[in-house]
Amino acid sequence: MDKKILEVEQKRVDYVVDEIKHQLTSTAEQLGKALTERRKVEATYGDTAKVNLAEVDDRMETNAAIQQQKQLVALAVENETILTNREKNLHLLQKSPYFGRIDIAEDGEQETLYIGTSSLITSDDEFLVYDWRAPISSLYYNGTLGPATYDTPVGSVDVELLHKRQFKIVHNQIVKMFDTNETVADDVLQDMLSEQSDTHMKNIVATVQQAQNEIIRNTTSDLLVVEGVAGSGKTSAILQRVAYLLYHAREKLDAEQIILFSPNNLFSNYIAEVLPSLGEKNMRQVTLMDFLEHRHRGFTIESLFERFERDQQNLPTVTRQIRDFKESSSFVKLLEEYLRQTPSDLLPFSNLVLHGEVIIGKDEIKAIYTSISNRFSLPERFTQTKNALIKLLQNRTRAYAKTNTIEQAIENLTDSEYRQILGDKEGSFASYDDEYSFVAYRLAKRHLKLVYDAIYNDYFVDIYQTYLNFLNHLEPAGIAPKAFKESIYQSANDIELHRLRITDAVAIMFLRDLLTGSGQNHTIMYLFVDEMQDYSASLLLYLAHAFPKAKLTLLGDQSQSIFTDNPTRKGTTSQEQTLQQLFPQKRLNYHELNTSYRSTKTITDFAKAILAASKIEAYSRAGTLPTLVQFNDEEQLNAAYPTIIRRELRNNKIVALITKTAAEAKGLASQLAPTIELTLITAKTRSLKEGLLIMPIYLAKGLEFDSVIAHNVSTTNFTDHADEELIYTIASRALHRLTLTVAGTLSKIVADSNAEYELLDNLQTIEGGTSNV
Ligand SMILES: Nc1ncnc2c1ncn2[C@@H]1O[C@H](COP(=O)(O)OP(=O)(O)OP(=O)(O)O)[C@@H](O)[C@H]1O
Repeated sequence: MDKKILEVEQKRVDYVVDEIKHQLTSTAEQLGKALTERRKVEATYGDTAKVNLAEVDDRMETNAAIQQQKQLVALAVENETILTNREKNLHLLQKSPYFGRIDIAEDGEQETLYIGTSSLITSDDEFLVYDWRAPISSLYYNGTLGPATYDTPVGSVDVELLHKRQFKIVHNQIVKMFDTNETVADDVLQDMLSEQSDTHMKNIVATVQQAQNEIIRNTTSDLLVVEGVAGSGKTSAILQRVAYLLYHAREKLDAEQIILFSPNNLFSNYIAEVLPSLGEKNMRQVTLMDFLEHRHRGFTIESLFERFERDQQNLPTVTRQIRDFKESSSFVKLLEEYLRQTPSDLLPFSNLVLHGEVIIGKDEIKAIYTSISNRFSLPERFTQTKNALIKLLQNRTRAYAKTNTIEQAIENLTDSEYRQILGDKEGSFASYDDEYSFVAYRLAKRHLKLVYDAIYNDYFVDIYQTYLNFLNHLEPAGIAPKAFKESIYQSANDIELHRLRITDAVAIMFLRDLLTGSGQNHTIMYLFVDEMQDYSASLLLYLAHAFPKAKLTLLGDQSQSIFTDNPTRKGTTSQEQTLQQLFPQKRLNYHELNTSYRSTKTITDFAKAILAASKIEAYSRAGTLPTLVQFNDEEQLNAAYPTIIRRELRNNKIVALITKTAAEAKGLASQLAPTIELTLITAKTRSLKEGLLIMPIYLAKGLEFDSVIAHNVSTTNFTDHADEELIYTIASRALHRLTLTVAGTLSKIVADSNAEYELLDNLQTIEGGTSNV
């Protein structure tokens, strides 16, 4: 690059940095003033509220004053929020004011624009930096030089893209600068990808690729599906997408209205800094387990990890068949049909009981339910029953208030307990009898509180028994009746012990919602599911039902389906067709991302050779060949681990030793702990650390490490077809280095593939070797 051009650009950086400093100082001053102002208003607000409230006139006047003060406080807070956000954005810009420049010609006029993480505007309305999400900034990501178009709220605009330049600015100095015709210059991307990994994910704002950009900027479809190979930037793209959506619907959309279903808490923590680094608040995040447990209070739900580990022990074909059936969309249809047609005598009503005494009997409840016309929908009938039950209980409460039990209870009250029940009603009764009746009713209600709660919580129908009744009435084709009956017995037993498998938990939630009309959240506007390959059809349908207003973004990689044989890849229909059939009402937009950016080319090529079916394509980043270290038995392998690990730790910040199961990880950790500092990652781990991490593969989902050591890729450990995906997933967690260890014979999955690797069969080679990242 011409030295002179570099000087000119550096001068501009200096100028922009000065402006940022200047704006930071004035924002800090304004913020200080705003804070003092708010405190003043709040102090007066407090004084106003203390005014004598006894007289009606005074009270009205005080109320008006309070309302006025409240508005003032709200205004002051709003002003402060705007200033705080501005300050936050200025701080972000201060680190690196921009990363791109485009020169365009529009209607014969030429303009130069600089693109950064947020806008910077001078007091004279000069745009020194454009936010990357501004409509015009899309030219930076999309257009190659020549005629180009960008969309604005009032239509598309045609321009001529004359020039595109990219910067890497660190501490206000341009360290790299490229002119390019490509979407994003190779050199900048290479540079980013060669960096060492971190305990937190970074944003990709400066180097978003065209295919990713389409996902980020899509605002029209209500079902956006991204099928992307390992490391193709799915997670990165959705986080950028959240930032984009928040920017474009600033007035209407809040981060609280966006929810992401993430694979585990470790992953939630790993991605937690991306949105703040883009100047945005984090969206809500929930793991599937937390969501299910929240909706089945008092039950333990078997996690996907536990299910995986159980399947490893034993998964008979018929068990898989039954699970597939119960997780299919046709199962959900059967459930809906059953509920629509079920006569009331098939609904298992429950007695409402208090300390062993039946307060409202199940026959009575059934009579109420039956008396309501079946022209009403199921939830309407249910709500009417509920209302009738509350009325009935109120009558019972009144009757109960007149019993000796309550009379006795009142006599036993201390003076202060009595007055506490009266509360602010004290002194307002016309007679003592009125006061007494009031206290008696309150006490009776308190005694019956558990029954009220039971009605509010819909416990008068046994949902779990309804589910078992439903299962019992089914005769699924192709499944041996005896095996199906046994599975029902298993579900009943689980329910008895207050534990549920995911399959049953999802079906029961559906059943409860359809019956009671509850369970829907209308505030969520966008729902993201990462690792959708682990979600069954019935679960996806349930999420769409539970968040009816939400637009869905589903991301996944069929090749990483560690837990399930996802229904979307069964049969001959494509995943796109299957999802459209699952959600016929939704406008689907389907994207494939096949370039993997995470790993070096040698590692990605290795992963591709292991899983021939994957469409993964390597991004051309150079690196060393994966290494295979083979030993006769586990004893030898374990003895060699400290040497193998130290070699990797020499040049890599984070080294992950990845096993197939949790038990293996735990065993290795306890064995290596005396010799090497390490962190064992379990389902409970919330954050990553640098150094050596040991974990089972299902906890490494979505994460990446500088160096990965795949533990014992032997014939006994990795045998069948599903294990190909495991090796693929383990390998694709590595950024720069991949080592495979083997005790005994190498798995056929690797041996019979044309994967390229370097074989090291003696420890001295390892000790002598250097890791050349
Ligand atoms: N456009 C890009 N510019 C820079 N880095 C990128 C880009 N796209 C992806 N990456 C990097 O590639 C790595 C993988 O990205 P990400 O984790 O988003 O992929 P993924 O598809 O979700 O992967 P997986 O399914 O394997 O978990 C990350 O380090 C990310 O920063």
